[in-house]
Amino acid sequence: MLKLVLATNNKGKVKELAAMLQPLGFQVVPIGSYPGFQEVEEDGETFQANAIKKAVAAAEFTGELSLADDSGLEVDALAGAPGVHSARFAGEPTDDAANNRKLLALLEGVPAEKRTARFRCVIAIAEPSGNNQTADGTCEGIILREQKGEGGFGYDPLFYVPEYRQTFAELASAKKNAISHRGRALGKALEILNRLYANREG
Ligand SMILES: O=c1nc[nH]c2c1ncn2[C@H]1C[C@H](O)[C@@H](COP(=O)(O)OP(=O)(O)OP(=O)(O)O)O1
Ligand SMILES: [Mg+2]
Repeated sequence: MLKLVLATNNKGKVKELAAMLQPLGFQVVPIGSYPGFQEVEEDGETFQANAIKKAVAAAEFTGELSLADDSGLEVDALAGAPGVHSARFAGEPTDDAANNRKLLALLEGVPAEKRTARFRCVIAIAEPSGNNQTADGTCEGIILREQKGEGGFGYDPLFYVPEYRQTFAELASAKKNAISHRGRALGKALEILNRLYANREG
């Protein structure tokens, strides 16, 4: 079995990552099913630093190959904010509704053509030794003036993808996974995983 610990407490991420990894034969186990794991402080200045920190902590704790995702939204009119601070944009603990309200308030009066944004994701794969590798992905979109759609999580109801004329919260989850920052990062991460498992077996 290709066992892989998912070093995230975000249920939306677990759902998406599991939906992409399980059909490929991975047995994914969320870090939440390992009692006693202490959440790491996400104090890195980059998605990459935080992703590595989360993946290494999980791999060292569990003794299993672990995958972490650090991601967020970069809004051009806000000079790239909320960026690495996306989860706690409106304070702690994370509150998706409050984050979306804050984003809309900051963008009030900003015209459509200046509401460009992108989701960014860095996935880190760590071995119990601490060895780690990363892969990244982005997805471009526009921040709407009001929420649309019921699916997904986080900023999805405000993130509109012009090519599909839908927000991430309106897109079917398989479609979101096919074009999202996370789906793209995972595509590259699979190459890393394939090499790691090939080395183990060979
Ligand atoms: O596809 C997405 N659709 C909507 N929103 C998203 C997405 N991807 C990231 N986001 C937002 C959610 C959260 O506000 C932040 C991630 O923060 P981030 O620290 O990476 O995740 P988290 O704290 O929720 O869980 P964890 O660190 O345990 O993986 O960006
Ligand atoms: Mg986090």
